[in-house]
Amino acid sequence: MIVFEHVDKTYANGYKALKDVSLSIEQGEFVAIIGLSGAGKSTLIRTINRMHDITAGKLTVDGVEVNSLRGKALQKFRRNIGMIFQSFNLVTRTTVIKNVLAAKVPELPLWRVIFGIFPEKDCLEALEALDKVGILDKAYTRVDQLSGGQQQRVALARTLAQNPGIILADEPVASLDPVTAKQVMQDFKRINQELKISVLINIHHVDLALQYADRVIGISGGKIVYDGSAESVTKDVLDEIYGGKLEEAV
Ligand SMILES: Nc1ncnc2c1ncn2[C@@H]1O[C@H](COP(=O)(O)OP(=O)(O)OP(=O)(O)O)[C@@H](O)[C@H]1O
Repeated sequence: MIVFEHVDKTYANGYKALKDVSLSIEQGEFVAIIGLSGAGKSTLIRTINRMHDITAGKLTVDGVEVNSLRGKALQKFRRNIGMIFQSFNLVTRTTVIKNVLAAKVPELPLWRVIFGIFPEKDCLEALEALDKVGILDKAYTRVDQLSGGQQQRVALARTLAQNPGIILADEPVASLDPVTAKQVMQDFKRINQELKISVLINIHHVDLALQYADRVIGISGGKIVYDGSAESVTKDVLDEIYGGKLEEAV
């Protein structure tokens, strides 16, 4: 369970990106975070794995206060949280399986990493993760020979190989065409439902957010202005989240 209690985030330049954020996310929820560019979506999800430190309030994950974590405890904590980026963050000049196995590196002795000799169990888990996202047949293909959608699935498989309890995804479908974006959203949904992994996605596509997420959190100017079910998102709610600018844009 992720709990924000009156959380603020002020960047070093004095900019207040999160203002008095309070919310809690149960294990296994699928949450879409929507809002204008600069609203604070990335900041919000990046505080959860402590890519950004909060500056006031309290943030706990499964009862652990995130800001109190240091060294090995922080590393271990982060192993439970997968992160997916818009740009996939893969090593494109090597194979899919090697990218997925990268998830296992923190647990391995240095000699295994240097020689690239992975335990059979890790190789099987990496192949299983690829199977879960439907690209097992690409295991030995170089990443730069894959489409954007396939690359995002490799990133998802790498995250799954980490056995996370939570997946944070920062604009995971922003650079994909509409058909591929839907397929990747379906992957997230399936993983969320079958493996009960909590999924938090920052997304600019309101239609996809409403179609795939169970819960929607709307942010405007660093404040939560909507937090409820996807079905209850009305035009008025969207006007509040987007300051009435959504209609102008379509
Ligand atoms: N390192 C930083 N230092 C100062 N200000 C920052 C920093 N990172 C982000 N900000 C500011 O904080 C605000 C929120 O940024 P954030 O990236 O969280 O927004 P976002 O909703 O994810 O936007 P986008 O949809 O464009 O990714 C923005 O005004 C941004 O300029």
